[in-house]
Amino acid sequence: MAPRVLISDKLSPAAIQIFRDRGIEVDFQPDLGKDKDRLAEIIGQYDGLAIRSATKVTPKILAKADRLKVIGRAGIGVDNVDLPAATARGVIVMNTPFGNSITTAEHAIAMMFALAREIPAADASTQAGKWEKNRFMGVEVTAKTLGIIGCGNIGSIVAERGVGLKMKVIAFDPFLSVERALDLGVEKVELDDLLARADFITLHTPLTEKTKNVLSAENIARCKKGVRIINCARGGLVDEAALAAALDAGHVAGAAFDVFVVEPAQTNPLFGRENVVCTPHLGAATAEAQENVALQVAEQMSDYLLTGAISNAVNFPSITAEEAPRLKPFIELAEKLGSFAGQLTDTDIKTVHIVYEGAVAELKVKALTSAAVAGLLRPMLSEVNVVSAPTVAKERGIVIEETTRAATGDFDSLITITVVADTLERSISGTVFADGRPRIVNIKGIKVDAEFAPSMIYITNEDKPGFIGRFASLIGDAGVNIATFALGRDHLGGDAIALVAVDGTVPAEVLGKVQALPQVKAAKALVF
Ligand SMILES: NC(=O)c1ccc[n+]([C@@H]2O[C@H](COP(=O)([O-])OP(=O)(O)OC[C@H]3O[C@@H](n4cnc5c(N)ncnc54)[C@H](O)[C@@H]3O)[C@@H](O)[C@H]2O)c1
Ligand SMILES: O=C(O)[C@H](O)COP(=O)(O)O
Repeated sequence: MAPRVLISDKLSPAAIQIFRDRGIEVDFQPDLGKDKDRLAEIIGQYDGLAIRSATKVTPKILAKADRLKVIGRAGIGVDNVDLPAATARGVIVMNTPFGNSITTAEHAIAMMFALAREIPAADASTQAGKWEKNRFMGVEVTAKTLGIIGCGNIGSIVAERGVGLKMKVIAFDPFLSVERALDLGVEKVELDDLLARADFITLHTPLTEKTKNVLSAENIARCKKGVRIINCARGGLVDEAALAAALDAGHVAGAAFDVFVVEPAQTNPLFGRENVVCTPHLGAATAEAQENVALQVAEQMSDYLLTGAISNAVNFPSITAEEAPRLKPFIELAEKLGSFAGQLTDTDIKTVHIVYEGAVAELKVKALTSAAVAGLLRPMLSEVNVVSAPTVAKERGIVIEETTRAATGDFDSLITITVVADTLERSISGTVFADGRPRIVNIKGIKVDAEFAPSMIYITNEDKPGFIGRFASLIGDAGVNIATFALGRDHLGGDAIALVAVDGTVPAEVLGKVQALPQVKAAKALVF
C-alpha cells in the first residue's frame, strides 16, 4: 500500500508534486492545522504529516496517530510539535534547517531599515495625503553597532549583511567559535557588552529555557539609550511588557517584531506605537523560501517513507539513502540482541556497552545503538521504540557506551552487547551473514550459531551426557515441536548452552519441567 501524507498547512504546491512523483498519496488541506479536532479525527489515516507553524502537533493528536511515522516541518522551528510525545511514539520529526534562512535574515535587515527610517509610519502619513517631510528624521545604519544575539544560520547571514552595510557587528552566542566569528567579520562578545554597545539588537536564537526573556526588563535597562530592537526569531525572547514600557519611557527608540508570545497576535503590549513595526510572522514568507522548504520537506519525507533514509531529523541520527539498506539487517540484529539480553535481565540495568567490530563499525552506529536499547528495554517497557529508546534509557539513569573497532575475530561484522545490572553482567554477540539474516554467535563467551526464531527456549546446563535426550523427549511428549537446535559449551564437561527454536509458544508448565531436568541450571522462554 502506498504511504499517505497529509499536508495540513499552507505549503507550496511543489511539495504535492514531489509526493505524487514519488508514488505517495497526498491530501492537501492547507487550513486543517487550525482545526485541532478535525486533525485528531483523521490523523490516524496517514503515515506522514507535513506542516508549517500553524499546525500544533499536541500529545492528543499524536495519541490518535496510529500510522504516523514522520512529521516534516517545512521550515526551521519545531516548537509547534510536542517532541517528547512524538519521540515516545517513534515518530521521526524532521525540519528544513536552511531553506528559509536567507529570507528570514533579509526580513530582519528589512525590519532594521524600516525602524531606522520609520518607513511604515512615513508611508501611512504620505498615503493619508499629509506630506510630513519634517516629521520623519531617521538614522543611518552605516558605522552603527549591530548586536546579534544568536549567531547560527540566520544570525550569521544577518552578520554578513551587516558587515556589507558597513556596520560594526558584534555577536553574543556561547556556541560561536572565535574562528567562525573571525570568518564572519564579527566581534564575539558577552551579553552585557552587547547590551551596552549595540545601536540595533537583532535576535536569532531558538526559544529555550535559557533564551526566554533574554531581553528582560533588567537587560533592556542595560541597553544603550536609543537602541532599536528587532525580533524575527521567536516570541518570548523579549519581555513584551517591559519593552513596551521602555519604548514609552524613550529608553528604546524603536522595535520591529515579526514574532510574538501569543500568535496569531490579535492584541499585544507592543501594538499601537508609531515607533513599533510589526509583521505577522512573515520571516519565511518569500516565494523562494517557500519553494525551498516545500521541496526539501517533501523529498526528505518521501525518502524516509520509501527508503528509510533520514535527514534533518531532530530526534534521530541521519541515515543516507545508501546507508539505509545496509543498515537494515544490522538494525534488526541490534534490536534482537538487545531483546535477548532484555528478556534475560530482571534487575535494574546500570550500563549497556555495545561494541561494533569490522564493517558494521563503519555504519551509523548511533541508529544501531538506539535499536539495541529499544530491544533491551521493550520486555520491561512495551511503549519504547527505536526513536525514543535513548531518551527512555537516559531518564532511567542507564549509561549507554559505544565502542567501534576493526574486526578482531572470525566475522566481517560483529555486534556485542554487554548489559551490566545490579548483580550480573551478560554479553551476547551476533552477526549478519550474506543471506541478510541475523545470527547469535556468542553468549557469555560461549560460541554458538543460532538464527533468531519467533519462539525459543534458552537453556544453560552442565555439559554432561543425557541432557539432550531427556530434553527432546520431554518437549516432544508435551507436543512442542522443535524447529532448530543449537548447542555450545565453554569446554568439555563445563558450562553449556542450548538455543532451541520451537513452533508455537512454550507452556509455563513445560518450561518448569525443563528447569527441573538434571544438569539444567536455568531455562527461559524467549520471543522475538
Ligand atoms: N520569523 C520567522 O519566520 C522565522 C523563520 C526561520 C527561523 N526562525 C527562527 O529563527 C531562530 C534562529 O534560527 P536559525 O536557523 O538561525 O537557528 P540556529 O540553530 O542555526 O541558530 C541559533 C543560534 O542560537 C544560539 N544560541 C542558543 N542558545 C543561546 C543563548 N542562550 N544565547 C545566545 N545564543 C544562543 C545557538 O548557538 C545558535 O548558533 C529560530 O528560533 C527559528 O525558529 C524564524
Ligand atoms: O521556524 C520557521 O521556519 C519560521 O518560524 C517560519 O514559520 P512558517 O513556516 O509558519 O512561516
